[in-house]
Amino acid sequence: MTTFQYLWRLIMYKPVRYVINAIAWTVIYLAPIAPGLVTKEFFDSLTGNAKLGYGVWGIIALLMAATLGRIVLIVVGFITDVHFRFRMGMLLRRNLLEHVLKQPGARAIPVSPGEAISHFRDDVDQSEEAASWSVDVFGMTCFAAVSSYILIRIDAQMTLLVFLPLVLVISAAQLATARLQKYRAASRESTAKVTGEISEMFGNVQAIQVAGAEKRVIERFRKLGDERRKAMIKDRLMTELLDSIFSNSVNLGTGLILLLAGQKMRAGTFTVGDFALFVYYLTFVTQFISNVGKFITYFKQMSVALERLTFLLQGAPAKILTMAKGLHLDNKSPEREHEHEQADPASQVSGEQAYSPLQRLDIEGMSYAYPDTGRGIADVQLTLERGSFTVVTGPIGSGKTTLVRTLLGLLPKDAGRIAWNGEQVDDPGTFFTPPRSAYTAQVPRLYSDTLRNNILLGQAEQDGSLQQALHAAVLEEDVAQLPGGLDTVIGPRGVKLSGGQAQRTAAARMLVRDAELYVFDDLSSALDVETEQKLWERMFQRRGDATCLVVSHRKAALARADHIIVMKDGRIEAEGTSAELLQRSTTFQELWYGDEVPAANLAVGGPVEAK
Ligand SMILES: Nc1ncnc2c1ncn2[C@@H]1O[C@H](COP(=O)(O)OP(=O)(O)OP(=O)(O)O)[C@@H](O)[C@H]1O
Repeated sequence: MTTFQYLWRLIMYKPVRYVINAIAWTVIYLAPIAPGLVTKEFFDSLTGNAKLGYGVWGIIALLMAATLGRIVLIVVGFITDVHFRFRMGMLLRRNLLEHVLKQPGARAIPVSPGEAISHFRDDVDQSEEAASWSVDVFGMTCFAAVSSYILIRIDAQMTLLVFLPLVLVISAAQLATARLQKYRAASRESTAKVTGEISEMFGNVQAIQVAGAEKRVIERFRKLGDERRKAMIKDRLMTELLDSIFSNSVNLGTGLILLLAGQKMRAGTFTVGDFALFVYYLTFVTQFISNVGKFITYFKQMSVALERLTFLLQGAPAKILTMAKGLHLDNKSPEREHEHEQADPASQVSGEQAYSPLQRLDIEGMSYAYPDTGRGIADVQLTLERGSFTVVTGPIGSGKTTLVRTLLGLLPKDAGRIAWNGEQVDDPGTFFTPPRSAYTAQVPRLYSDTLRNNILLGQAEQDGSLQQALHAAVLEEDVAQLPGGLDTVIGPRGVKLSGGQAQRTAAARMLVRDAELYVFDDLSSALDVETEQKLWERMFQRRGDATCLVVSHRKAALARADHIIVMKDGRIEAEGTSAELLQRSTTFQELWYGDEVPAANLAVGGPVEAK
């Protein structure tokens, strides 16, 4: 999409508002025509050249009326402009956010959250700016046309000298904008880096302190700040340079008019009123010239903004940004429209495919490679029967997390087929949600909010479901010890939870949602053996015939598994029960015996005898 198409599509989102805004601003820009003529009349009346006989007080009254009228028009103009701009910005942010939320969860944005925020804020503002200024250019061009007509009728030669600088300035600006665009891109890029760095620093305070890396981090931050300063200075300097070219060429024009007017007035072909009119209009012509230049600058900057916003779309067409969508600015929000659906769990299924209880889940030839490393998983075959407990294990980096994320649609599979009861799953990302499936990620994400809100995430609490989930996730004792119980605020702005507590909170979040398929990614990595034993025991008591897919290398989980998948280098290397794998898989043996948990702590039988 070209920048012009982008601008056009933004305008066409609310064409009526745009036209109203354009009319309002055209009238505002045309308004000085009248006081100009009145001023000319005033000075001509002083020298006895006046054609109309309003008298001085009549002329003063007209001037005041024109000024008041313009003030009212400007207020109206700002109201229409704000409404138009707001809707454009909202549409861009809305569409961008919708696209990001629809992306596979683990690859939603191609940059750090801080950088993404800078795209949402600055690039959208920049796009608004250019679209909004296009209205001014139209209004000012109308003023230029009408005023030139009036001035040419008075003196064509003088008029040419007023408008000549305009041509020069626009040509100069056109030549300089390529460079300006480059500087603008660099300054935006460096700002995004600084914002990204701030967000990463705030997110990793502990890691920085533990590594004693404060100085080095500050040094890096300073370096990024310096780079940003340099880029911003270049950008600013170029913008100001262009601005000064605009205004100085106009000053030159003013000087020429003064010289010429003096001669003509002596010759008697030019009245004092004509001179006043030329000087009066020149102020607005000055504005016109610099504003046209400004618009050209904004337009170029808009193309940088478009490029950066398109980058956030990760290959999706740029027209997604400007797709006409409702903004729900009235009181009836979409959530309220759907409120009544909350009662029926089947209607909460977000995937479009019909809901049917899981009997069998088949994964065939599933592959995914991370674009930047080329690593990931290849040709994974897996079947989960209803009520089964399957554990995916393997050395570090063997593809366990990638496997579950690709299955759940958090990463977009490159190849393969997923079938729920034999029926192909078209969009795993929307299909594998409660009540079909619930998931606990390896690194839990918690909000700065109460523990209760972190677990429920907006879901209504039903029939003690929260207490049951707390019990199953072995979290009830921790809750009792928190100062405000479930209403304790946790996260960066509240009580800091331990790694194990955070993991169990994430597990409770998953368990509070009834699901057919529970997926745990290395849930027990931060748990002590005793807590983990309890967790699996309770899980087994509670789950009924729910199906579990668990990533783990711990015996407590492996020993309970109906089926174990051993991953190595992104492929399934072996599979079977733990007893079978202990006989024939060296990778499994290494994992099993590498885990130095004393046998006494293992409450389950089975393959433990093999030790
Ligand atoms: N975001 C990413 N971008 C590029 N490569 C990645 C990314 N995440 C993982 N990888 C690579 O993909 C491979 C599989 O990683 P994955 O996280 O699935 O392994 P894992 O078995 O879950 O490891 P762990 O036991 O440490 O959790 C690894 O080689 C890893 O380096």
